[in-house]
Amino acid sequence: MPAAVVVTDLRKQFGSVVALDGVTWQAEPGRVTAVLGPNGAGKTTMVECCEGLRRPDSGTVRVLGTDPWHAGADHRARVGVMLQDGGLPNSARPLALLHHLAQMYAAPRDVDGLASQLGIDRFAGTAVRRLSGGQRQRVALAAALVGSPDVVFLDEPSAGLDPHARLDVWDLVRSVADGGAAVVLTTHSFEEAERIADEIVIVADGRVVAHGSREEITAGRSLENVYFELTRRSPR
Ligand SMILES: Nc1ncnc2c1ncn2[C@@H]1O[C@H](COP(=O)(O)OP(=O)(O)OP(=O)(O)O)[C@@H](O)[C@H]1O
Repeated sequence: MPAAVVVTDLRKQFGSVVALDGVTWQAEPGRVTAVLGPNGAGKTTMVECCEGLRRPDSGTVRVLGTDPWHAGADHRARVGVMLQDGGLPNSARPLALLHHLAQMYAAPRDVDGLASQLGIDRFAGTAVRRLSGGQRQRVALAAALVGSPDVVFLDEPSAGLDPHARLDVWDLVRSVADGGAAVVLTTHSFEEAERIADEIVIVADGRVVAHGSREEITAGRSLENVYFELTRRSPR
């Protein structure tokens, strides 16, 4: 099966800061790919290039065979995106918002089922501006998934969630991948990566320092140990 996301020799500089220094990796359908790396490593920049939100200086990105920077509405409908700040309209009410979004897709998920799976039914009618951070995050995740996308990009989907909500999110993410979608998520949680990732990409200083299946990367060791070894900072 062809890769759903193919990133080849991607480079991006902000002034004198080299955010991406020749990054290459792929994500496959039916697999959860976790991208890990220290703050400032380039994860968000890399994923934003995949989402078509940022234009790389050089290199190529293909998502479902398309360059996301030039992609049209048909392509965007097949790609689910959950941003760190949520990007939700403040006055919207969660359940109505999800039903509204669902109407825009050819084959949306069952909105009520999705809402109940993420516990959104418990604050379905509360305006987004009054929701807690974790509640907003659940709505943002549901919004990314409601269109039954073929590729999903999730920026730290379970950060700041309570333990029950984290399990709900992990179950849902797993089921989305088991349904055939390629799921790419950024995370700082080794527990999250060890529980749900099939593939691991470790980024440090704008470069990929490890990429492979979880088993290949860890080879019987803990992901945490492998990560620290590969991303150890040089003494200042
Ligand atoms: N719009 C921007 N303008 C200038 N510099 C930027 C911009 N966006 C990112 N950078 C820089 O690029 C580098 C990579 O940032 P990026 O946000 O991709 O890292 P990250 O791995 O996602 O970090 P975190 O784990 O903190 O979210 C950092 O040095 C950051 O300061």
